Amino acid sequence: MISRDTIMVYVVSAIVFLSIVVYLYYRNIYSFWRKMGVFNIEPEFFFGNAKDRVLFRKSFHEFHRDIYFKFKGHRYAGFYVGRRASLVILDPEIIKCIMIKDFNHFTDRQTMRLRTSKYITEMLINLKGSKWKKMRSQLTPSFTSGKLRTMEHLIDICCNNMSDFLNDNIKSENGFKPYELEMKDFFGKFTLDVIATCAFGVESNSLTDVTGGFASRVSKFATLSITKRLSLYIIILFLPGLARFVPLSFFNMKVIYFLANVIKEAKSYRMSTGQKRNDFLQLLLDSESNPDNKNENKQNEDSLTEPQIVAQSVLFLIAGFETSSTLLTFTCYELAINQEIQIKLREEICSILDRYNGKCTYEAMQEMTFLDMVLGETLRMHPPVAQLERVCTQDYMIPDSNLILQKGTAVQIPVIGLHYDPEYYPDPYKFDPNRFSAEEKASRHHYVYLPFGTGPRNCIGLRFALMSTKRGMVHLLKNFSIELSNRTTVPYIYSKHSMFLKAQNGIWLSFNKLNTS
Ligand code: HEM
Repeated sequence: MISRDTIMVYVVSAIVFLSIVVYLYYRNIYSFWRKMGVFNIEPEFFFGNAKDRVLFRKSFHEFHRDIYFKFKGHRYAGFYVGRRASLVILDPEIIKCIMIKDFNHFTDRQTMRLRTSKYITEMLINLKGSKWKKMRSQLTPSFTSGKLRTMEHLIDICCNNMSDFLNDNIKSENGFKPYELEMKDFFGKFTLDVIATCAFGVESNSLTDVTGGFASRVSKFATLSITKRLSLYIIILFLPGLARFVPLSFFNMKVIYFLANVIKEAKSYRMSTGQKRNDFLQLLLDSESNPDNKNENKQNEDSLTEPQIVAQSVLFLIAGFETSSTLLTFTCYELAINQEIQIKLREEICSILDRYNGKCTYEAMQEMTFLDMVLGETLRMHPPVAQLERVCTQDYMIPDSNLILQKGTAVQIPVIGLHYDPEYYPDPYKFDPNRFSAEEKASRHHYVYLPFGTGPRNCIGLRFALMSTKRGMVHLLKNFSIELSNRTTVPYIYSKHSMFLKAQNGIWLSFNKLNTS
């Protein structure tokens, strides 16, 4: 019979032994960049360099901006998130090589190999190598200016609904009264309507729909229970190897299956009635229309399967919803603070619309160069995506250095840091659309402005996002003035709990009817 004391000795020895093993393991991992001769900040046990973020002490955006300035002065620097090592690239010339010139060494992003549905794994954003290349070239024709122009009228319906909603709420017995609302919620609904109509063929009016329709079901696509959230967090940070065995997803799968059904129903309706619609869904369905494609295994080389179509439509919602509504939110925020810029922008919009008989045609929109500048500056100061990622897919020597990156190493492009670097943007906290005049843009390094990423794997929805945002802004500015309200916090406080760019207490602004007499 083993005595209690002996058991205690075994247990304590085992704990000490395990602690030493874990300690040596982490010490070895955290010596990676030092051994490579790469500058890095001393990592902390378990957390690497990400303690402030993991413990929610800083927002995602502030965290990445601060890291950039700790590395400033180096062309690249080593970084650890938990156990994962990545190289942060600061030199715009190296960024250009990685994202464009030597893109064939960096075709992929780092994705978790979670055990999840095809609707997630088949999304363009998650594909790698030749599978990504094929899907990207199949989808690219849907995003040409010509194809997008056919969707303008669908977006205008959403813009009119938005104006009607504001008009109804601004009206009062004695004329008009300012209407105060939270921008992220407001523009989230508008953006959802735009994506619903263009990617799912669903005409929704989320601003007036309070009955639990499409919008309210779908807006919960990223809502996860605390247990699921925590499990994902632990796996990502400490046990990434476990990911492929655990049936977990970053998304609320109930919403994803609901969306898959919406698409299946729209498809069968269109097939039974022969009805076609000018939207993304039609473009995707057309590439499936060969009858041979019904059998997934016999499909034509260039056609899409049903899970692939669902995956891309859902991806357009996931990739477009948060980003586009954030851009609209912060554009209005900056215009409310900078009234003189708002007035100048409205003058541009109204004078151009006058020449086009009040019609928001494609050509009219092309002429609104100051609007482009305002959106450009908003995306500089408030980029929805704070950093870009690539994985080295073939060993690569960093230009003008002796550093060889091995296959599998992650690289990060610090978008938010570059956007706030006074070397490229003097007085970076000042909202100044003139930075985006043709001359200013030409005088700056091209790769220090990356709100949509760059190179062959940049944002495929860039044109669509700008087209819908610009049309939304034109409808708003020609009818309403945008003002700060009692509830606006300037400067806003970044939310520490969101992965996305969010203000802690929301962005509250007031809309008022313009005096057009
Ligand atoms: C203001 C709005 C938007 C911003 C700021 C934005 C930004 C970005 C960024 C930074 C990336 C990564 C690019 C890179 O790694 O180089 C990206 C990728 C992507 N975006 Fe957007 N996006 C926006 C709207 C949209 C919309 C409306 C859609 C769809 C209709 C969309 C679809 C995608 C897709 C599918 C990818 C992955 C591309 C690939 O892996 O090949 N985005 N976006």
